[in-house]
Amino acid sequence: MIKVGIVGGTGYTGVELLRLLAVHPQVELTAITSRKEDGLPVADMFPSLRGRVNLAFSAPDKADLTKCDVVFFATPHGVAMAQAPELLKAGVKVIDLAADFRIKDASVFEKWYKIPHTAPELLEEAVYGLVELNREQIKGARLIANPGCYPTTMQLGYYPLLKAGVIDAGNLIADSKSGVSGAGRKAEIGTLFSEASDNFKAYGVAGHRHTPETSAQLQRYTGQKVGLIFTPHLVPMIRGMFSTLYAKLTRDIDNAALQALFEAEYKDSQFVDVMPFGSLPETRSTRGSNMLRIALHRPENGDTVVILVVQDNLVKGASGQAVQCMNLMFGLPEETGLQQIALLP
Ligand SMILES: NC(=O)C1=CN([C@@H]2O[C@H](COP(=O)(O)OP(=O)(O)OC[C@H]3O[C@@H](n4cnc5c(N)ncnc54)[C@H](OP(=O)(O)O)[C@@H]3O)[C@@H](O)[C@H]2O)C=CC1
Ligand SMILES: CC(=O)N[C@@H](CCC(=O)OP(=O)(O)O)C(=O)O
Repeated sequence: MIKVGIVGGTGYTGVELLRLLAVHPQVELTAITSRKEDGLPVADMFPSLRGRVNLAFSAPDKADLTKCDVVFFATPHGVAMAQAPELLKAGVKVIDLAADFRIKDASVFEKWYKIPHTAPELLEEAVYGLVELNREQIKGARLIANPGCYPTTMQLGYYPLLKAGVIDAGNLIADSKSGVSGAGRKAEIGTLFSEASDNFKAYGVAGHRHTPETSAQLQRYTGQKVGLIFTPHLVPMIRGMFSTLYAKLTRDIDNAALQALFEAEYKDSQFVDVMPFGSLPETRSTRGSNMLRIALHRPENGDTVVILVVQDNLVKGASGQAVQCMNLMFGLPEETGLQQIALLP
């Protein structure tokens, strides 16, 4: 059994990890931290876990995380970088759901996240945890930088077209929407019911930190200089993410050939569903599941391709993706514990 620790067990990605790992056949939950809820049984805070998780939260300084085989950090940016060096030294693998190790250049990280990077020596070793594009490296990793939720949709949506060299890499436009759980469980005015419900707004239009993460990764995989305009929106639902991606075709290619690029790329990736050309995916077809669905469109058969991508931000966009990485790091089938079908209605 893999002994698992979770730092940040009271947040949305933390409780999502608990939901997935409580029924994972190869996992023994060993430590779950909270600064505020030290000693509180986990199931008292989350009754959905009654009878499944018998641990209590412990304060981060009291939890002996070195007895774990792997520790997930479901914490704000900056927490994992402070603790990862010691854990790695003790032989514990680390999966960070925040952005501490996603951007290879510490100065770029510091510019966007506005905190100093305290473990830049680990940036080169850290493996970006987007399984579908990085599977082999993840298998041998000690330290995983789990991708951001929006970047997961943008990278998986654009990659097959960039790899084939059929779109203008310098002019990508991504119009994305996230459910409110994407902002986390902490109290903030913008996510109050009376602010976020019956309302719809863009944010981060002048620049969002997921733009450099996405561009850098796509450049890394394809060697092409990527120019990306990304506009996120907050949509009044709890879970779910919808990215509408636009790209200009630079070659004469028919729709069947476009579709074939995606089908070939993801044929061995069971958590990416390439829907029939022209399909209209809905976020609820992924709710609670680790599935990401993609559908291609070509308005009036012109030179613009539109890629629709949906996922659950808390599952494939965060905790499910992290468990997918853990499975590979411990030699398990990628899908172990991740077979949930989306909840309808
Ligand atoms: N929500 C989403 O859809 C996604 C989130 N992410 C990333 O995952 C991470 C977690 O997000 P989310 O679960 O939404 O966040 P939440 O705000 O819901 O939870 C944060 C958790 O971290 C704990 N925490 C906060 N500060 C510290 C600290 N200094 N030391 C130790 N623990 C701390 C909190 O618990 P306590 O205060 O009790 O200690 C809480 O359990 C973030 O980095 C986020 O960017 C990535 C992709 C998608
Ligand atoms: C709706 C909402 O607010 N979403 C968050 C992104 C989600 C996320 O957690 O991404 P990181 O791990 O990179 O922080 C935001 O735009 O800041």
